[in-house]
Formats: sequence, structure tokens, C-alpha cells
Amino acid sequence: MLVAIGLACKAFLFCLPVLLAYYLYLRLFTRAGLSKDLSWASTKDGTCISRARSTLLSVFSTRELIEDGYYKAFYYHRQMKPSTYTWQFSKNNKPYVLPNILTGPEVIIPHSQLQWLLDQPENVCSQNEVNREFLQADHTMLHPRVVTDTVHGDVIRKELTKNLGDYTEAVIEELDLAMQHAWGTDATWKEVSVYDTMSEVITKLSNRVLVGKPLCRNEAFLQNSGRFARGVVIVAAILSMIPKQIKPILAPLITWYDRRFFLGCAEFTLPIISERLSIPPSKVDGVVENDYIQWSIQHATNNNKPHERTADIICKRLAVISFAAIQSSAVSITNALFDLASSPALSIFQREMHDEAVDVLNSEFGSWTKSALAKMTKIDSALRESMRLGGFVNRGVSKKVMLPDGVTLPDGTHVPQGVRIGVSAYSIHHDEDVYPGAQTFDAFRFADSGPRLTLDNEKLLDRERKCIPLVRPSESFMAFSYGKHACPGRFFAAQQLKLTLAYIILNYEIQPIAKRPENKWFVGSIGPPMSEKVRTQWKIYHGECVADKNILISSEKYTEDQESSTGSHAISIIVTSPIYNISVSATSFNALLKDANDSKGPKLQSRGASSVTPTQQAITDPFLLLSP
Ligand code: HEM
Repeated sequence: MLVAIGLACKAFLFCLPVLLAYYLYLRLFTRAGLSKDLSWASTKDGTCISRARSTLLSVFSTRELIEDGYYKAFYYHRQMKPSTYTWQFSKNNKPYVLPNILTGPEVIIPHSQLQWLLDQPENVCSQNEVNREFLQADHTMLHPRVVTDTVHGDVIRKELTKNLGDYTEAVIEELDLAMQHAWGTDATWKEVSVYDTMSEVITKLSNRVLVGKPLCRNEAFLQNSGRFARGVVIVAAILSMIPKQIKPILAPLITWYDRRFFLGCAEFTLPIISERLSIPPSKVDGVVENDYIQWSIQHATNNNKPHERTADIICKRLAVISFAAIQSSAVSITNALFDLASSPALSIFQREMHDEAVDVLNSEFGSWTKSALAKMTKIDSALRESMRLGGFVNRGVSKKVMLPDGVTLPDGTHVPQGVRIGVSAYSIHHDEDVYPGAQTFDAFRFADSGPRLTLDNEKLLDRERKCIPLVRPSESFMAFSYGKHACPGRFFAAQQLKLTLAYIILNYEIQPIAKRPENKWFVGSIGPPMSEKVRTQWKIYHGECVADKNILISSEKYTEDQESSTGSHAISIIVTSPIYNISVSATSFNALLKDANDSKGPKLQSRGASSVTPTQQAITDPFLLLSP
């Protein structure tokens, strides 16, 4: 027996290099059954050597390949001005082949064929299959049913999005703690690692909604949750490079890196899920918890899916949702902060977003309601603009051909089974004809009096608010993909991102940086600057300007040592949390009240107790409206 095992191992080790060499040969030289008439990005003559070169370039230079495919001639003549490009391929309504060393060549179709692609049913061209391959879902997604039955998507669409309005205050509470922990409250400049701190903050916010308190504040759980989310993409990229013949053998070893973080999470989530499941289905409606665990249980019960009502599958789907939610939002807010910090218009952007947030909050009596967030159109636009410039994947819509005979594109090109067909979001997002000044971060492009983009304006516009909202995907904005498979979590993501950016704008100064650090491309994925830093400082507001601004005051966070009373209504007020939570000392507070009562100074309207005594406990009135 031992001899047989030894022989088998030797045979495997002997075959491995041969297999790898053959696999590399296929990866580099394959035409994947595509017609010789189809041009490949960055190949002059279409020979197998130039195709192999182009495939190798896909590792770190996919952006150049895409630009080449979209405009042609760009790659060879980088100094040429856009007006002198020779338009071919996408810009000239022709498909081209974009090589990809990990997943094989993809046919990139021109914008005019996008609708055709969206119309193809899953059994003809499948977007699920592309995701499955991209994430190596059969190995990384913990349970086969997570891949074959995307119930978690339904739970997001039906439960999470429906309940969003109920979470705004909870997310703000978490944000307050998380940001102050990550960026501090020192009134001196401090260097912070943007990606690391934003990952930490987004992990906390997402988990507040997905698993609730107290687990969302458990450091060990959070660490595992964040690491699992980061690990999936790394493990998937490694697995993509392994030949499918030996993947079943190596996958369990490679995925172990990430699986242990999942197990670290499960240690905390499994007992909670099991306890919740012990409540009979009939009582579920009476339970007060409102988080992903509860929605999953309810969804399984309502849809009569007993196999979805187990602790094991709920726990695994929860981990997968955390992955989808955390990494994408952390990357997006990181990019937005670098775009802002490196913009020559930083101070204008900061001031306008700040004023917008203050005005909206005042009009909503200091509550971060759903409608308050909807009114923050400049903050919304800054995020959409940043995602236009730098999403985390190049693809907008991408589907794999499923029919054995392949499919025929509207221009007559035949694409065989197994090949992917897609449109590049990156190309469209950077096209001057679609977005004038496309290379520039123009924070309020989608807000202001008239959105400055040329395609789709009419149908995308939110007429009431005169903006194009972040959550509205379109043919010209595919950061959340587009069509049936557009990201179902985008409403949740938009809520978190807007709250986080508004909080930062209200509470921190950001120092400008000379140059935007580059995003890093690895095949079709685009990573944000991971280790670069910005300098930030906690903002201090003084009474005079606060009084000018119609601000809401809450005395929840009383800090005696920060008192400074300087006269009738120029009271120095220190902000300790979101702008409307302002600490004043009892003495200052009473001076302010006295002013109001004497009608000399700013008016104070109380929405609670109308008088206070000069003790810390007495300042409990939740909100007071100060108007000049
Ligand atoms: C800024 C944040 C986010 C971005 C940029 C983003 C982007 C995307 C994109 C591009 C896709 C389509 C992938 C493809 O088919 O090619 C997608 C799918 C998906 N996203 Fe998001 N996402 C974000 C946040 C979230 C959040 C917060 C959740 C969960 C709460 C989520 C859950 C999902 C799910 C379940 C899918 C698969 C949908 C399907 O195939 O039908 N995403 N997302």
C-alpha cells in the first residue's frame, strides 16, 4: 500500500511540471476558438507570438490593453492627442479581444451592442458564471449552495434595502466610535493610512447592520471578518492560475489561508444563529432583532426553504455577504478620499460639501434620516464621480457563452462556448465623448444645476433633486455593473459611503496632497493605494461661526475642561462628535440660554427640556436649535 502511494506521489511530481508547462502554453497561445478576423488588443499582426506577448501584458498592463482596444493606436503612440487617434474597435463599433492570463481571452463588444448582451438569458450568456470563475466561488465561497442558489442576493434586495431607513442612526453611532478610534480627535495634524483605517471603519459599520451589537464591537470577530473579506480575492487570484486538473487537490490547501478567518468568525456567529433558530418559526415575527441573521431565518421560513434554515448555511452566507459588502465599500471610500485630497479644488469641494451637510441636517432637525441623506447631492456626486474614475473592476457587464454552438454578435461575429463577452466600464467611464474632462475628478459632475455628462442625461436625472444619484447604474455608469445583475447591495453601500464621507467632511480637515497615488492594476482588478497616507486633523468650531450657521446643539457629550465663555453669544464650542453633537460646559450653556431668554443673542429653541441647571447631569436636553 505504502509503495503504491509512494509511486503515485512520484508520478504526480513528475507530471506536475509537464502539466504546468502545457497549461502555460495554452494560457499564452490559445485563440480559444475565436475567429482569426477578430483583432486582439495590442497585437500588430495577430500572430501567436504577439498574442502571447499581449497575454503577458495583461498581468500588470490591462489598462493599456483596454485603451489600445478602445481607441487603437494609443498603445504604440502614447504621445498622440486623442483627436489624432485612429478610431477602431469599440469606438468604431467593432468588437476586439482583450487577453486575460487568469481567465482566458474575452471579447469586448462596442457600447452599441450592450443592450444585446443584457438581453441574453442566463442559459445563453451567463453573468453568474463569470462571477463564479472570477471569485473561484466553488472553492472560496464556503458552501456549494452559496454558488448555485444566490438567496443572499434576495435577502439583500428584499430585507436589507427595505430596512435601510431604520439603520441610519445606528450606523452614525458606530461611525462616531469607529472614526474617532481610527483618526482620533486631536486638533493637530496626524498622518493616517487611508485604506487601513477605512477598512476598519467599514468593517465596523457593515457588521453593525449585518450582526448588530454587541458582536459588531468585538475586536476578535472584526479582525477575522475583515481578514476573510480581504483574503477571498487573493485566494481567488492564486486559484485562477492553477490548472483545473490539479485544482481539487491544491484548492483545500490554498483556501485554508482564508478559511481559518471564516472559522474565526463562525466561532462567534454560529452560537447566535443556533440560538435564534431555536425559536419556533411561528414566533419569528415577534422577535425584535433586525439584522442579516434574522432576515435569513425569516426569508427561509417565508419561502419554505428548510435547507436554508440551518446555522451552517446562514453562517456561511453571512461571511460571503460581509466579503461583498466590506471590501468594495472600503476600496470605494479610500479612492474617494485620495481623489479629494489630490484635487486642486479640495478646499472648494470640502467647503461646499460641508455647507450642504450642515444645511440639510438643520432642515432635518439634526437627524440623519433617509431623506436627509437623499438631499446630500454633492456628497453623493463626489462618490459617484470617484467610482467613475476608479472602480475596482474593469468590467461593466461580462457574461460567459453557455450554448454549445456559441453565439453570434449583432455584427455577425461568432463567439464559441466558454468565452466571455463583455463591455469595459473603464473605457466608457474615461471616454471624453461621454464625460467631458473625463480624466479630471470633477466632484459635483452629477449634481449642481446640470450634470456635466453627455449620455443618458434625461433618463438618469432625479428631477426633484437635480442630480444623478450614486445608486443609479446606467450604460455610462457601471461601477455597480448594470442590468439584472447590478449590485443589489448598492443602496446599503451608498448609505455607508455617504454617511462616512459626510462625517469626515464635517469633523476633519484633510491636507491636500500633491499627486494622486496610482491605483494598481492586476489583470482586470484595480486596487486602491494600499499603504499611502493623508494628513488629517479634527475640526474645532468656534461659537461665532457656529452661531452664523444655524446649528443644532446636543449636549449629550459634556466636557467640562473644554469650556470657554467669551461674551454674549460668541461662546466657544468644541465639537466632539458629528457636528450637531456639541459639548458646552454648563456655564457656557447657561450663558447661551440666558442670551436667548434676553433675546439679545442667538435664539435657542428647545426640543425637550426647556431649562438647565449648571450641573453636568442637567445638560440632558437632546437637541436645541440655535438660530441667529
Ligand atoms: C461601493 C460598494 C460596492 C460596489 C462598487 C459593488 C460592486 C458590485 C459589482 C460591480 C457587482 C457585479 C459583479 C458582476 O456581476 O460582474 C456586484 C455584485 C454584487 N454585490 Fe456589490 N458592490 C458594492 C457593495 C455591495 C454591498 C454592500 C453588498 C451587500 C450588502 C453587495 C452585494 C453584492 C452581491 C450579492 C452581488 C452579486 C449580485 C448578482 O450576481 O446578482 N455589494 N457588486
